[in-house]
Amino acid sequence: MRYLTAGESHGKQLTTIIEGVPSHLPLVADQINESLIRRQGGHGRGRRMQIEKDLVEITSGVRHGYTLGSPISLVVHNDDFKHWRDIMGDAPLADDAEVRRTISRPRPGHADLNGGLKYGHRDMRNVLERSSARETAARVGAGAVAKVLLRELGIEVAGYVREIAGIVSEVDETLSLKERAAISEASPVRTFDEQAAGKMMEAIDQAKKEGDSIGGVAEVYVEGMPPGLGSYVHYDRKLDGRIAGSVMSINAFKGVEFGLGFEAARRNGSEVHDEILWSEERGYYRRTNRLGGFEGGMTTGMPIVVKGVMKPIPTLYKPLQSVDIETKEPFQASIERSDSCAVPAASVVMEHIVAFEIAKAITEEFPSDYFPRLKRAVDDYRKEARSF
Ligand SMILES: Cc1cc2nc3c(=O)[nH]c(=O)nc-3n(C[C@H](O)[C@H](O)[C@H](O)COP(=O)(O)O)c2cc1C
Ligand SMILES: C=C(O[C@@H]1CC(C(=O)O)=C[C@@H](OP(=O)(O)O)[C@H]1O)C(=O)O
Repeated sequence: MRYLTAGESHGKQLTTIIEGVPSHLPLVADQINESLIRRQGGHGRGRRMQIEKDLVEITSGVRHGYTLGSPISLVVHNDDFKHWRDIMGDAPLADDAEVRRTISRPRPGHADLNGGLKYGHRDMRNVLERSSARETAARVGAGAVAKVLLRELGIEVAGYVREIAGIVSEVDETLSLKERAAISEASPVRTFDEQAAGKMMEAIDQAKKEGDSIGGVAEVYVEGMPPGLGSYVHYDRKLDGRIAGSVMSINAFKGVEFGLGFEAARRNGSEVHDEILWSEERGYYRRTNRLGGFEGGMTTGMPIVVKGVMKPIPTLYKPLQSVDIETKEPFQASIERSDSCAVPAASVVMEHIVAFEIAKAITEEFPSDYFPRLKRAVDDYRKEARSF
């Protein structure tokens, strides 16, 4: 499976094309809409989210509620486009046109300056329109399709918030995925500990009041993984590596950890590795899951636990210094609207991005043209793994 997205933040629409989804997988737009709506929420989002109501149109690859095995294309319209029609239209402009307002002032922390230089865009709107995290709506669309496939195979994926601005929300490690998903879904900051959630919201409000922004840590938990997915034989087949790369590709993500992650550096081996047990009922399993479900680039069959670090939102009401590329004069970057914290939304994005990588690995490792055949192969393999 692979996918591409197209679309500018304030352009007409976002488009996603997904290739390699097996045929005969039941799929309806509402399953994707549920994910899109979840991505829009969370305390700390800016005014743009009040304008958009993300709903998908499936424009190919699905017929009568089932996938065809042909490319699936998804479209999400930008409701804000009606306010940007003149600025974002595709028709050539007259040299003296009113709307030829160019952006010559790069915002620190954004793609503006590097992207402008790279593509020769002296109007940096041509960069920011595509580098915007609006694109994550298109990626969540692809991940939502992956989640449908995984669910049919007994694999569930949940994303939630573990930390905002240094406030950590502890998670009871015995909670099942269903419990994690239900509790975080009910929280305005998508987390567990109500007390921590209250403090997180205060921190977000405070940052907003001060014209500042804050970041945090999202976690994704995957249950029902067959063991041995991924491979140790080549660097680019290690599934933890692939997941880490795709998490790092989310806008504003600056680090990834599996299980104990960086804490492993501070512990002895006996406090890091997960002892192997076997029972008739479970097959092989681990006493602990400190390595977050991976050994040798392959799944152990224990839940995957992966964290991603999101930096604070770069556009600030409090001005940051930058340089106008036309005059080379310094200026103080200021803005009209922005999110002050998007970690809750980003946890939903991360959930879908991890889901896509897992679905992709499964469709590479098992026959994947026809969904019932894929399911039979995965079920057989699970049986084999139990008694190996
Ligand atoms: C869900 C989500 C929402 C975001 N919202 C904003 C925003 O409102 N304002 C902003 O400046 N950056 C926002 N960002 C982050 C920027 O898109 C990102 O920092 C920028 O494109 C530069 O990329 P980099 O941080 O990965 O280097 C958001 C990111 C995500 C994942
Ligand atoms: C539109 C979304 O997020 C946007 C991501 C974003 C950025 O710079 O990344 C900037 C903001 O957009 P605008 O400049 O239009 O207010 C966010 O609202 C979205 O998540 O759907």
